[in-house]
Amino acid sequence: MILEIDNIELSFGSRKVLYGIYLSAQEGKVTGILGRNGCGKTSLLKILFGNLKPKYKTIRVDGKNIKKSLFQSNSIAYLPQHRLLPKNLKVDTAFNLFNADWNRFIENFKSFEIYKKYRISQLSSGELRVLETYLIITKKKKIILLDEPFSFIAPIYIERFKEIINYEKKGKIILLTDHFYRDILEVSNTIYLLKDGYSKQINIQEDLEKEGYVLPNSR
Ligand SMILES: Nc1ncnc2c1ncn2[C@@H]1O[C@H](COP(=O)(O)OP(=O)(O)OP(=O)(O)O)[C@@H](O)[C@H]1O
Repeated sequence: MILEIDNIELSFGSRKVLYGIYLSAQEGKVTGILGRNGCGKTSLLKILFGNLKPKYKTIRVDGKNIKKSLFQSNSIAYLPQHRLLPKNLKVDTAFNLFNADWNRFIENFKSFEIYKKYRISQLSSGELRVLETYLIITKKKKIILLDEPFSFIAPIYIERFKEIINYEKKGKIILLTDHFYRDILEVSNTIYLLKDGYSKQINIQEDLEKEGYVLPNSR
């Protein structure tokens, strides 16, 4: 399965945010999206999911134009940049709702064992991010969108998530964005940089330096 998005025109008021976008994401692969603050990464993921309507867009799955929002097709899961789960929900109920395996989660995140009966509001922001990211990555959906999964979480958990992503990508299209660009470079098979409304495929870190996304010699 191949997911493609292009011909996007997204404006807020008189300001055009996205207009020269082409992105192709393949099943079994991880596609990373990088870019400075405000370049439109979250907007692009929302357009793909279907909860932000640009003036124009073309989304294709295996070359076929998709008219309905992808979320209506029930084949997509989306981790938003901000809170996903309601505050009053209990952690074990969240696992039931998402059909997620608590024991498998604990094998990866042992210290979370004590939180099974907690409410979402009782978790730290980083703990909540770990939980939400896990629930979305492991969903049995063809397309997984992750908006800043590594923000707020400890380096050891980022490493764990990179392993989980590598395992979960089989049979799935995973698209993710984050400012932890080294982690994105490491976990992604294909990288796009968003800049000035355009997307550009990046092959090596030097390209990020040429585009002014990172300083030279930041390796
Ligand atoms: N509802 C809105 N109304 C007006 N402007 C908006 C709205 N949503 C987003 N924008 C603007 O669109 C631009 C892109 O926003 P977006 O959230 O997609 O950026 P981003 O690349 O995800 O940024 P960050 O890395 O800081 O999260 C920003 O400049 C933002 O101010």
